[in-house]
Amino acid sequence: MSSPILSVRGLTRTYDTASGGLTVLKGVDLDVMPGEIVGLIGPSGSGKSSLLHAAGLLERPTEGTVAIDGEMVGDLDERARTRLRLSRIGFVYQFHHLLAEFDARDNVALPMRIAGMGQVQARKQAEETLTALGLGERLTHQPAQLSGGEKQRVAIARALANRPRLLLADEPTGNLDPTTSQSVFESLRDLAKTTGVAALIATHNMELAGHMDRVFALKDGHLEERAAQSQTY
Ligand SMILES: Nc1ncnc2c1ncn2[C@@H]1O[C@H](COP(=O)(O)OP(=O)(O)OP(=O)(O)O)[C@@H](O)[C@H]1O
Repeated sequence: MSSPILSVRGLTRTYDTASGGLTVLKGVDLDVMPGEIVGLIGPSGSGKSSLLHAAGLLERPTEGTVAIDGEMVGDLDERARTRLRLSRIGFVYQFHHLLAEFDARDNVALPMRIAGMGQVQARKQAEETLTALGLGERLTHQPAQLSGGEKQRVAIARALANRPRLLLADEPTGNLDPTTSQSVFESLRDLAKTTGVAALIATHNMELAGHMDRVFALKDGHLEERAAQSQTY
């Protein structure tokens, strides 16, 4: 029996606002296993991004614990959290945020270069991941020379090329048409299954959620598991 890559316990997040404390997560528990794709659904403002930010070590929870690959992160200082984030977690957002002047391969290689990897190795891993995502013929295209779906595949390759253990995605196909969205998701799912990365994906796309291994809805600050084919929050 393998251990969870992401393990969240009793996670609470309260924001200070002008009108007082706003608690959006109220004791959330969640495990995501290697190779598993877990969907996170819920209406706008229900706290999906807040959960992803805490799981991705971008923000500290108000209460509760987060463990990445068995390592409890609560007591780590910022440097150690950054190191852990760079080496074990990949992020994909709704908008690709690719650098316009770099080609696909160098956009993917850049974070690995920043993390200290040599150029030859970084480009090699970038090429492998882009090829696995069906972009072997687009390595030297700049973002303006790629379609919307291709750009989002490059963003996914950038998140995965460093071989993280956990992929966190916030509406990764949110600005794509349904057919492109489905094919980008399938590429992501295939790569997750072959690499064993664990993925937590926030989405408003119920059709897509239906293709994930498990789906949770955020409701009033709590997670409720949904049947994967459920079409509602
Ligand atoms: N820094 C902050 N300060 C105060 N309130 C915040 C802050 N960040 C988020 N919130 C509030 O917390 C709630 C949850 O926000 P969050 O972005 O996590 O929701 P979401 O489910 O991801 O929404 P969406 O689907 O629209 O992206 C919202 O009501 C939001 O206004």
